[in-house]
Amino acid sequence: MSKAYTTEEQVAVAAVRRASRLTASVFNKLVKNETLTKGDKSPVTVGDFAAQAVISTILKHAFPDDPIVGEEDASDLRAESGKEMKDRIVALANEALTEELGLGDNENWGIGPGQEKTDAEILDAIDRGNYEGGSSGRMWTIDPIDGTKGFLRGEQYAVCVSLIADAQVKVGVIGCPNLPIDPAHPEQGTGVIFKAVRGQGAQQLTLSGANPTPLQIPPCTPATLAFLESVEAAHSKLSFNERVAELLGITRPPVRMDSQAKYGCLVRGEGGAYLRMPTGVGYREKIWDHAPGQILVEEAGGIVTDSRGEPLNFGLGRTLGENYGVIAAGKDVHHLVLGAVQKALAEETRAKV
Ligand SMILES: Nc1ncnc2c1ncn2[C@@H]1O[C@H](COP(=O)(O)O)[C@@H](OP(=O)(O)O)[C@H]1O
Ligand SMILES: [Mg+2]
Ligand SMILES: [Mg+2]
Ligand SMILES: [Mg+2]
Repeated sequence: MSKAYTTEEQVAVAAVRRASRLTASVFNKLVKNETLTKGDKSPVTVGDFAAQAVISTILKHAFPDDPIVGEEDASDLRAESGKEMKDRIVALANEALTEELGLGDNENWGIGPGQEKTDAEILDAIDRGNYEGGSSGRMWTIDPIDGTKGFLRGEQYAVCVSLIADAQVKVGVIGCPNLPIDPAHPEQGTGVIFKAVRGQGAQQLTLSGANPTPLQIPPCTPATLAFLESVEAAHSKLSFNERVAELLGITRPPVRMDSQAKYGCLVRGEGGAYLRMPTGVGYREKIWDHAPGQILVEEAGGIVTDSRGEPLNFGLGRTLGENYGVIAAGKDVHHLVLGAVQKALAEETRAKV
C-alpha cells in the first residue's frame, strides 16, 4: 500500500520552498512603502501577500476542491490606494511561480516557465484563504510569513503550511530561510524546511531539498532546559515564563525567537520547551500559527497542549477558540512544565483575590 498524504507533502514542500525563496529575496529589496498596518495594528508586507498568492495558487492547481484558511486577504490591494503594492505583489508572485522546475516539482501545480498568472488570478488566489474552517473535511492553512515582525527585523520568520482533515493536522511544513542549517556549524549557512506527516515522522531538509534528516526530540531535564519564547512581549507573557522557570529550577536563559521557527528548534533539541501564555484576555491564537508546529512536535515524539493540558482544537474555525496558551515539549518534560504552569496560574489567581 502506498503511504498516505505523499502528494500533499510534496505539494506543500514545493509551495513552501518557492514562497520561502520569494520572501528571502524580497527582504533584500523591501522599501518603505511596501508594508501596511492591518486593522489589528500588525504589519503585513508585499512578501506576506505574494507568498500567500504563490502557495494558494499551487494548492489550487494540485487540490482544486480543498478550502484554505490563510492569514491574509486582498481587500487592501483591490482598493485604488493599493495599486502600486498590488503591481509589485503580482510581479513577485509570478517571478516565484515561473521559476524553473526543481526537485519534486510538477508543472501541473501551476508552476514553471510560462505559467504567469493575471492580476485577477493573483488577487483571487490570496482571497481563496478566506475559508472559515471547521471540524469536518479537509482544509489547508497558510501563514505566508509567520513572525512578520521578525522578518522586518532581519531575524527569524517562517513560511507555514498545513493540511488538516477532520480537525486533525495531517501534514505540516515550515520553511525557515534565516535559520542555521546546523547551529553547531554556522559555516553551512541558513535555510531549513521542517516537515511532518501524521504517523510517518518528522524531517529537516535544507531549503533546496537536500540532506533529509529525521528529527526526534532528544531527552531533556529541567537542568538542561531553556524556554523557547516570543521576542514580542505583546504576543506572549514573558514574565509568566520567568516564574515557571523559577518553579522548575531552570537556570538557562530563555531563547527568544519569532515565529514557528521555535517549534523547529524544539524538535532539533534547541531549548527543550516552547511556552506561550496569553498577555491578556481577548486574543485568540490562530490555527495557522500552530498547526504545522503541532504535528512537527508530535511526529518528533513530543507533546503539544494548552495550559490546562488540553490538546489544541483545530476544528473550531480560524482560531483555537477554546485553548488557553500553548505548551510544547518532549515527553520527559512536558508534564513538568504543565505542572509548573498550573502552579504559577494558581499563584496569579491567589494574588488577585
Ligand atoms: N496579542 C497577541 N497574542 C498572541 N499572539 C499574537 C498576538 N498578536 C499577534 N499574534 C500572533 O503572533 C504571531 C507571531 O508569533 P511569535 O511571537 O511567536 O513570533 C503573529 O503571526 P504573524 O507574524 O504571522 O502575523 C500573530 O498571529
Ligand atoms: Mg500577521
Ligand atoms: Mg503567524
Ligand atoms: Mg503571518
